[in-house]
Amino acid sequence: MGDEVVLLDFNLSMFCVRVKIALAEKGVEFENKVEDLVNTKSALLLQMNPVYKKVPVLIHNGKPISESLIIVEYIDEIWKDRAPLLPTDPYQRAQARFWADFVDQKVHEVAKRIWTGKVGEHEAEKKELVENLKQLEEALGEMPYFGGDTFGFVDIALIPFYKWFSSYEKIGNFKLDCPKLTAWANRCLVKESVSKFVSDEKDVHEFVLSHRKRIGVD
Ligand SMILES: N[C@@H](CCC(=O)N[C@@H](CS)C(=O)NCC(=O)O)C(=O)O
Repeated sequence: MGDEVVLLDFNLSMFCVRVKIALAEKGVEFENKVEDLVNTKSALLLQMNPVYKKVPVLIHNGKPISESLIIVEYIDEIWKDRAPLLPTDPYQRAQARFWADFVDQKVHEVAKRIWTGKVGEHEAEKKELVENLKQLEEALGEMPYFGGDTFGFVDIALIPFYKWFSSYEKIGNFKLDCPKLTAWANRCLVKESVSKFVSDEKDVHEFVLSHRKRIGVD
């Protein structure tokens, strides 16, 4: 019997995009159930992720897995015969997990304070975000991908956020000057698994503006 793979999804969620890219890299077909996060969460989401009540949730043969990076690791372990995402060497694996966590703590968390914050505030966060992207450029070094010669775990963790960079710039009224990351992103975007699922910058910005109205900062 084949695997039953269901994704509780929200199109503009960078965390959901990670999971879709990982599944595409592995060539795994899945059923997409799109959640209406703005209005009401489905009973299925509340049942499958009762702790955080967030997407993405991967439901594999009826069993739920939550948290995007944990899901991507799970996908890598289950479909381990193709397109490896994490390195096999324990030290390299630890490094990959370190940088993926850095993306969550030091890119997502810092950027979110900017794009959900009042215009003109968060000067410290803007400086920090620029610094943090520089750190990522240093980690990338001269490699084509964070995974080295092949696209992997850290690439999957970061690439969905790239499509949000221009919104961070517009809301924060500052510039993210990161030529190495731009070149890296362009390499990633050539891949069908990536281009098929990353969000459109215009849609992201529309969402950002409507979210800001909803939470009352604009
Ligand atoms: N750390 C989580 C973050 C997931 C997350 O924040 N999901 C958002 C969509 S981008 C969500 O479901 N939000 C609904 C809510 O917060 O109630 C992951 O990596 O999966």
